[in-house]
Amino acid sequence: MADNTYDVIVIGGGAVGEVLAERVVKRGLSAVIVESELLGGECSYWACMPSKALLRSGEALRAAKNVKGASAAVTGELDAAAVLERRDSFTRNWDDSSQREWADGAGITVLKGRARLDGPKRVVVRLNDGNAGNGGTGGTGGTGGEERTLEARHAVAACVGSLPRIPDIPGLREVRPWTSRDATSAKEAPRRLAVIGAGPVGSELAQAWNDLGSQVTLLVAEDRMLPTLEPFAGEYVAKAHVEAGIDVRTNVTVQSVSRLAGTGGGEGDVGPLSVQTDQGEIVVDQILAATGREPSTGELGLETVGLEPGRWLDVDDSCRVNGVEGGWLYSAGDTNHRALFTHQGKYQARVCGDAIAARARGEHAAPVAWSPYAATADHGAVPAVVFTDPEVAMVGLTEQAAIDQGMTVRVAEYEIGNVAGAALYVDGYTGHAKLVVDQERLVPVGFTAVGPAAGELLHAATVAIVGEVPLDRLWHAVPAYPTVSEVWLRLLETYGM
Ligand SMILES: Cc1cc2nc3c(=O)[nH]c(=O)nc-3n(C[C@H](O)[C@H](O)[C@H](O)COP(=O)(O)OP(=O)(O)OC[C@H]3O[C@@H](n4cnc5c(N)ncnc54)[C@H](O)[C@@H]3O)c2cc1C
Ligand SMILES: NC(=O)c1ccc[n+]([C@@H]2O[C@H](COP(=O)([O-])OP(=O)(O)OC[C@H]3O[C@@H](n4cnc5c(N)ncnc54)[C@H](O)[C@@H]3O)[C@@H](O)[C@H]2O)c1
Repeated sequence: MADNTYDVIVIGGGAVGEVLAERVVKRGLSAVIVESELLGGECSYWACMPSKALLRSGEALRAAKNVKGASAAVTGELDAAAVLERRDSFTRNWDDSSQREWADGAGITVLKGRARLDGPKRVVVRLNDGNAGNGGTGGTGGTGGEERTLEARHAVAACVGSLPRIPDIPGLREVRPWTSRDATSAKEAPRRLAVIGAGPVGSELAQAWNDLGSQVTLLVAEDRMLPTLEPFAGEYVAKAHVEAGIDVRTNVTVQSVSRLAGTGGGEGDVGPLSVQTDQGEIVVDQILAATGREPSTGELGLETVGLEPGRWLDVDDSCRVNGVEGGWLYSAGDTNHRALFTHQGKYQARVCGDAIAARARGEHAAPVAWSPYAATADHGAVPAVVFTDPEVAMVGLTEQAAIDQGMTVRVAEYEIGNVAGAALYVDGYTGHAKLVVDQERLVPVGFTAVGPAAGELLHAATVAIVGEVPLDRLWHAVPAYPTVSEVWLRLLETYGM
């Protein structure tokens, strides 16, 4: 008879749930992860990893073509089949056995099944068919359809991620559009692809499938791509997308989607899709809804602990869910809607795991800003890279967001191509950087760069913003010559130093 009591029950074994479980086990607690699909979650199998694998080969090809001396050696085209094969190797063909081995080694029990809360500190799991748990420390075997009730001594952490949101456009659901899951796992390129939405998902995947041979139309509701970032970021990416052959349409409303008749070629003959917009009709073979995320808490049993199902979970800075008596429910990662990025969710998981372990020892572990028990960086120092070509890297606040928060700001902007390191890196480097400075404290609060490999400029900016490094000290952080990072010096000079 298995022991069904654990110190910590983690619901959802995505990247975030894994880190949380690992953290509490390292602090001496026992932990079980309940995962209904693949251990490793969205990032490993349908998001970060496959999307970046799809993008990387095209980027490498263009990089070589843009350096005189190397370009002459590049005579072929992108090998789409090899790119897809490489993508499959990163997802291990959607097999999570290595992750389960990792969990075993880390002393984490894994149960494969669907979990729901059933009152305080209690979780009911409907085991998957042929439950492929790791049988770890708690002894987990079990057969499909069977229900098992788990009890937590200290905490339950809901790390159930988020789901793709499909908007209420007439006909869209009926034609079963691609979501990010399909667009990261597809085995061949549709001839014509419409992408709705130009956030990170739409911007990256439009590029990936254009590289792989699809004729892509990107439908942007706003006046620019990447509308929540500094305006120049979306403008640079849109220009590159258009030059690469993508039809980027802005200020467009998608009115309806319907399937046209096939050619009468028998079973399996599906006709193309007609996408009606206020700028005319587009006929495509596939449509991707890259239209944001929604909570995946609808069937989590939140009503049994006094919370409303189907909502993002509201947490304090230690990722403890607000409004739950006894304070035993936590949530890290997409589910708390603080910052929907793998790295930031894993940061929350480290903070949350430490807070749970400290409280299990009887400590108060108050989420005081910048303490080990507070995910303070979520509030104004979240780094992110959009892996388009050119890349967009940003951390902290945009100029507008800083103004909206009541700050008095001054900005400095610089063309990255003017620094020697950038000119050497690629012929005709095109890129732009912007620093946002809080004039009261004279510290940087935001940084955005767009350009080839701009993502590698980001961590310096993150350190400066998290460290609230005053500009007169930042002045002494000398970038090595000739690196692209010299843009830092130029930004400070442009600012007036
Ligand atoms: C196309 C795409 C590209 C992205 N690229 C990047 C990127 O480059 N960098 C980056 O930082 N972020 C990226 N993101 C965002 C990133 O994927 C998410 O922020 C991250 O996956 C969130 O991790 P998580 O563990 O919170 O959730 P998930 O990875 O979604 O994990 C949640 C897990 O919970 C399981 N689950 C749900 N409900 C239950 C239940 N009731 N019982 C048992 N198990 C359950 C699910 O099966 C899932 O495995 C991308 C997102 C998309 C869509
Ligand atoms: N490189 C990365 O770090 C990376 C990559 C991909 C995704 N992500 C994360 O995944 C999450 C989801 O990304 P996303 O791009 O799907 O979401 P998003 O919310 O950033 O962008 C969705 C876009 O779809 C548009 N949209 C929504 N409904 C629409 C409609 N009916 N018609 C036309 N347009 C519509 C919105 O206006 C918005 O611009 C984000 O939070 C992001 O942080 C990160």
